[in-house]
Amino acid sequence: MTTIPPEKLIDGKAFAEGLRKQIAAEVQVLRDQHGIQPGLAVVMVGEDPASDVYVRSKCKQTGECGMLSVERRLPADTSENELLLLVEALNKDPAIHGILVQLPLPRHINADRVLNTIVPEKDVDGFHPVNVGLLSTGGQALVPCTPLGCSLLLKDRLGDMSGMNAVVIGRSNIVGKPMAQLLLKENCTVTLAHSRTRDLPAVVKAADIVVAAVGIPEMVKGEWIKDGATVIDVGINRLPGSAEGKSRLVGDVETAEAAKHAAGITPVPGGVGPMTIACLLRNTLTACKRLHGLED
Ligand SMILES: Nc1nc(=O)c2c([nH]1)NC[C@@H]1CN(c3ccc(C(=O)N[C@@H](CCC(=O)O)C(=O)O)cc3)C=[N+]21
Repeated sequence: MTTIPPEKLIDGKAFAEGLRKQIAAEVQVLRDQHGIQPGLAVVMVGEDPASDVYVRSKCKQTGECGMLSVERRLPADTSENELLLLVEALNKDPAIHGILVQLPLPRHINADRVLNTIVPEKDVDGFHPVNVGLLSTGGQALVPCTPLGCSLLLKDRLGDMSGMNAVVIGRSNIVGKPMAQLLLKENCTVTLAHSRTRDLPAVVKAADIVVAAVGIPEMVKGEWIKDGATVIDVGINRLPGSAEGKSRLVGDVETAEAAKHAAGITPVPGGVGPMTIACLLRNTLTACKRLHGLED
């Protein structure tokens, strides 16, 4: 646990809880008025202890929201073809409205080919090129869960973001690029920084909004943060802890130091992580409504 003064804490865990309650209420309405139950399928290939925790918590929360949760675990030596056949079966399955294939996949499987096989309407991760394109042109996309969660936290905290300087650090397809698109949609002036950016401290110092998604523990220094800025820390880095072997989680930002300058900042854990899962449920609900021709 880090030391963020309560008035500066952007509590993703609490916000996600509220979001899940709202989703559960909407799921109830769908069931009562239309006899529809949203269904999410999570596909996991091979064993990975960290992914394991994540998948279990996803499945639990899906059930708690009143959705159908289907978990498909395949052995690590599953062929690409077998996985593609499973995805195609889920594409056709009327009880399934969202399909998530857990990343990373084993090296012998072409992840792009698998993700491109998911029908865009069920692509609750928002990774399919059709959804990527729709997001950038302003259409009805399914938006990647982590950036969507960050955007909801920012809107809740800041309201209108028009004209604000936002810097996103990290240019991944999963977080950085879609995050930049969402901030642009909110009328921010967006800088997408990365490992080749010159004088990152100066770029960050000019920003009203900082979203850190680099995957390097505490890479963003507290003293870089402009006074009054809002900081969203996407990093979830597991560090080997003390001699007792207890690991600890840290973000991509030096949280305690940054909190001295920031007006608001997310903690790790309890910040963006829980929002990612809540947004996955939200995307599943959205996909279900659209597949049934109901209004969003
Ligand atoms: N297709 C795909 N989509 C994903 O969205 C995806 C994925 N693959 N592969 C793995 C990563 C990782 N990820 C996390 C989400 C939430 C927490 C989370 O809720 N973390 C808690 C802490 C949990 C703990 O204590 O370990 C928190 O930040 O408070 C963690 C990790 C989604 N991923």
